[in-house]
Amino acid sequence: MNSPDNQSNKISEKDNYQDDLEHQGQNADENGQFYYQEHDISLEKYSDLCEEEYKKSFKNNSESDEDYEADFQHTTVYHHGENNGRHMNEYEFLEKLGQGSFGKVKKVERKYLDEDGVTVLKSFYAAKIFKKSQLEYERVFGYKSDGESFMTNRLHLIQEEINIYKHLNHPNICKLFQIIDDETDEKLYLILEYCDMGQLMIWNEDNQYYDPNDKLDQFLCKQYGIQEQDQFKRRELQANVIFQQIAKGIQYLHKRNVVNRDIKIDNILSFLEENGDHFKLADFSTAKKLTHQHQKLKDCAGTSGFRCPEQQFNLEQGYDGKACDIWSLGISIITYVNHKIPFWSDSNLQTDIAAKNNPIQYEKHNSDQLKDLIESMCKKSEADRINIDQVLTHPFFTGE
Ligand SMILES: Nc1ncnc2c1ncn2[C@@H]1O[C@H](COP(=O)(O)OP(=O)(O)OP(=O)(O)O)[C@@H](O)[C@H]1O
Repeated sequence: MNSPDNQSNKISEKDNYQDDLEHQGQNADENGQFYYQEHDISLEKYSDLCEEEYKKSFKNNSESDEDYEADFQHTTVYHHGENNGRHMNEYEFLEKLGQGSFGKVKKVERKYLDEDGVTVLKSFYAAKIFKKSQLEYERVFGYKSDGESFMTNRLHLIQEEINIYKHLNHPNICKLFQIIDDETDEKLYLILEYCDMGQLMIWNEDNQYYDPNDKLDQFLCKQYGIQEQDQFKRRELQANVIFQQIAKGIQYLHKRNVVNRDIKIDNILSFLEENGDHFKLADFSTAKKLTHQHQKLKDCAGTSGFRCPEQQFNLEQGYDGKACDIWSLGISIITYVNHKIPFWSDSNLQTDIAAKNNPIQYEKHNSDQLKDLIESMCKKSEADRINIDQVLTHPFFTGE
């Protein structure tokens, strides 16, 4: 997401205008002139296309369910003109939520018919949209489980990501509900759980700090009864709530031998609802399913500032993906509390070198419990780091 070494997440008017054109079903003819491609299809028709399968995915929502699989639609994608033309099947495209390196994310409203066949129900989702031709064109290295590299294209890697992501089903993981891939449509759509409060904190390019998300912080204090007046202690109490939830999501992944490899502040999204959990890990573009418990990974992944030293400097021998998630979670926690990344330099390389060689600099207000947690998660040697179960039973979280 809009992390320090990723693209800016700012959305220009122009972007939104171009997005609108794209979603109005406009295509360019050989003279570069736009023409409309409208389809007169009723709401019933769209709902019928996937209602049954879609509902299955909603029912299949429990944490213990091992068999979850997001709905895969190969059916025809219909762009249609109703309401300014921003519809695709039963979805209406609303505002742009963000821009990733390979695709954009838009809020969508899904309208569908209830079981009575009359009542129209509505709900919001986030749609991640990829341009297939562009991704197919981009040549990249893929890595087999033994570390051997092979030439492939970006689309293939995204399909691998989807193969892992579509089975993940946990309250602290932003859920993938549906994949829409029509051979005749130039785009691939991932329909995700919509996290209405967005990112945990917002990266400030000017001062290179993270700005707090004030609305979220107020909600947190109210919802979890945090009344601490001292702002530094309050921040740690908030971190306790957020990262306990995120650690549970990671525990779920690690139990299934899935590693994320890009855990950072920007990839934690929030969800303001009265009941249930409020924090979710998003973005599985670098996730890997390990073939066995101790498999070593050999490709470079992650974001400078949050990634562990071996993810950058020990690729030949390979690294432990679970231990690298623990490091990045530790860095995310201390970054949340102090608003700044502990290892930070002018270039990605210098930042990675600092992570390898330097101790973490704490602020004087950081508690001993917090420092102890971070030190045990961010040991320079991966073998010395605590695992995710030990993170969750650390006194910082249990309060013992
Ligand atoms: N499910 C969601 N609900 C609400 N907002 C979202 C959701 N998913 C993504 N976003 C917003 O869209 C932005 C871009 O997300 P995306 O995952 O594409 O970016 P990214 O992490 O930079 O991708 P990549 O790492 O592949 O470049 C995020 O920063 C976030 O603000």
